[in-house]
Amino acid sequence: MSTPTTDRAPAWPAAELEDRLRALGAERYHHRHPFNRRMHEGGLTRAELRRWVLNRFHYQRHIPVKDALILAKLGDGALRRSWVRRVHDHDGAPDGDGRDGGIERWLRLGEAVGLDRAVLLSGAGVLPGVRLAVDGYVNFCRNATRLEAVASSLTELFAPDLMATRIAAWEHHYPWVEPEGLRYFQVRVGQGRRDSEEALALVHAWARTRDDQERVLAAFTFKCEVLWSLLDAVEHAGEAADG
Ligand SMILES: O=C(O)c1cc(C(=O)O)c2c(n1)C(=O)C(=O)c1cc(C(=O)O)[nH]c1-2
Repeated sequence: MSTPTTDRAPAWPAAELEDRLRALGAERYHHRHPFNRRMHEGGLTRAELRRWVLNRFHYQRHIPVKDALILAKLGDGALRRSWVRRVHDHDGAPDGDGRDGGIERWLRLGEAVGLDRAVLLSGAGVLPGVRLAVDGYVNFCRNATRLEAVASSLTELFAPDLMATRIAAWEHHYPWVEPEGLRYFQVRVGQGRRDSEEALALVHAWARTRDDQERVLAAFTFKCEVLWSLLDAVEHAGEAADG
């Protein structure tokens, strides 16, 4: 007796998977979170903006950690050579001292809003909900398949537009932030476009069945929830959290 195939839905065409990702993002990406909306409208206090920068640093410093975990899942030298670029983008070029990396630019963003880099580096003031959200993302990338781990980075399809909105909003509403602080976002717009295109091409190449494609959407949804939870924690912390 042959195995029935009719109970398995056929894979969507690549364009449909992409449409579904974009529809999910339009609904669930953190550009719609009330904290981000308030940020863009100019409604954040200085203390709230600082709280966001400090807590997002916890996310930033774990990005190269989760990318190293993904790297270990890639069985192919060419893929690893390409993916390792993400670690360097954040930690700096391997032959340098880190000053050209995104982590350093985020530390300068901290200084631009009045936060000492030693405070950011110490981890003091990171909210419990932010720790859990970031742990959730790192552990997801540790335990998931390479397809799911790479798919979870696809929120970056939406990050460049959000960062462009953020840059304009900060220049307009928060002129007290030293302009040098915006450098992280200015550099990241191009990196995010390149990284999300690369990840999308890998996802299309690896997601051959409908099951795979459903896992891609689930991984993407999970990552939207990580980003959403992080902002929930920042939004609801209250001024007592600001030290
Ligand atoms: O400021 C943002 O809204 C935002 C969002 C995201 C994202 O969508 O995951 C990332 C970043 N920034 C970012 O700076 C960054 O380096 C980054 C790496 C990744 C990832 O999942 O690999 N996402 C993001």
